[in-house]
Amino acid sequence: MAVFTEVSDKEARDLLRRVPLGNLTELRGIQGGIENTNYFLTTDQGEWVLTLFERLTFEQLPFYLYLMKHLALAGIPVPAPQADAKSGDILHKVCGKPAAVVQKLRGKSQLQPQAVHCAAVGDMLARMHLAGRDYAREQPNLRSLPWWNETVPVVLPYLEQDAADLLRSELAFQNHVAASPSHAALPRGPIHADLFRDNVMFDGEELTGFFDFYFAGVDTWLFDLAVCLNDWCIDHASGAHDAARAQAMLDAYQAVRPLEAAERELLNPMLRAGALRFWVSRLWDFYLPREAALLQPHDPTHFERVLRQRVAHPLTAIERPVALA
Ligand SMILES: Nc1ncnc2c1ncn2[C@@H]1O[C@H](COP(=O)(O)OP(=O)(O)O)[C@@H](O)[C@H]1O
Ligand SMILES: N[C@@H](CCOP(=O)(O)O)C(=O)O
Repeated sequence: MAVFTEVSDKEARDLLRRVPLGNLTELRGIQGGIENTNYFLTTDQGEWVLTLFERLTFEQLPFYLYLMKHLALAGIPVPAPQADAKSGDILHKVCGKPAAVVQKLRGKSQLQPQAVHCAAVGDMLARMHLAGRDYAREQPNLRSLPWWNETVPVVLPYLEQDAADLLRSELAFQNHVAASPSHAALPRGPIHADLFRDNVMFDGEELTGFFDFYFAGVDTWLFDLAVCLNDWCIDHASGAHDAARAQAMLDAYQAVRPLEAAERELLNPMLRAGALRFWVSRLWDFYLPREAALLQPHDPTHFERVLRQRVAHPLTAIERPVALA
């Protein structure tokens, strides 16, 4: 359970005086998640999620919270942040930390997705990308190439030789890709950047919401799609891609927004970039952990396996423009 900061009932009641969502009936720390402190906050009027941000600052947070509000207003199922009744602010302070209260989504995470779930994610991801086009705030993806370049040297000393070699060579490859004209041509906008199985809710086959936008940033849409393919459309034990699920996600995405030529060209390098990004962050969390009540760092070797699979088995069969085939 990732509760880095303990919130008392009194602190929750103080918050509910500013953000009037009813009288507190229960405050429960949430199991799962590794970045922030999360509580289910139940009142006599409904259920909410209270998040205290452990890494993100008061300056960075408006980008994420207003993006969620923007997407929710555009009809994308994203939990809307709730406002202070007096000031209208959606960014609050709890226990001295930046905090937000958002709607609790119905349903649960689909941890063993079938093609139908992957298609629903692909469809909604493309809609979300299009809905983000007129979002005015700017913030880069803080876990992109500059962060990999900074963090890889920090984690390299902990690795065995063959893993260290792979990490170094993949980083060099990604620097090369990022400098290419094709990369410069990729369409960009606000992306979720961490849309794993545990950050989407389903009620049966109905997608009820995307949440946990706190790695979002302006980056290439293709990177967002690659992150999803690497999590939703693989066999988790081996890291190998699952052709049927990948095709379902790509088809559904392209039915809303067909990939451009540069995106089809860079799909495989971007799948590798998506694997590298999470390998590096998991290594960082694993070897340089923060204090938490009961923190379970994710397994870094999973993304080492995914990366090896991506390097060895490019997705040539689904690089074609599926919607035009
Ligand atoms: N808006 C929400 N609606 C319902 N459940 C949520 C919501 N936000 C978070 N949760 C629950 O809290 C858990 C941890 O949240 P998450 O945002 O993934 O944490 P972290 O930011 O630490 O990774 C999720 O797996 C989910 O069960
Ligand atoms: N999804 C990332 C880590 C971020 O955790 P989340 O609970 O916010 O998704 C990973 O799997 O490494």
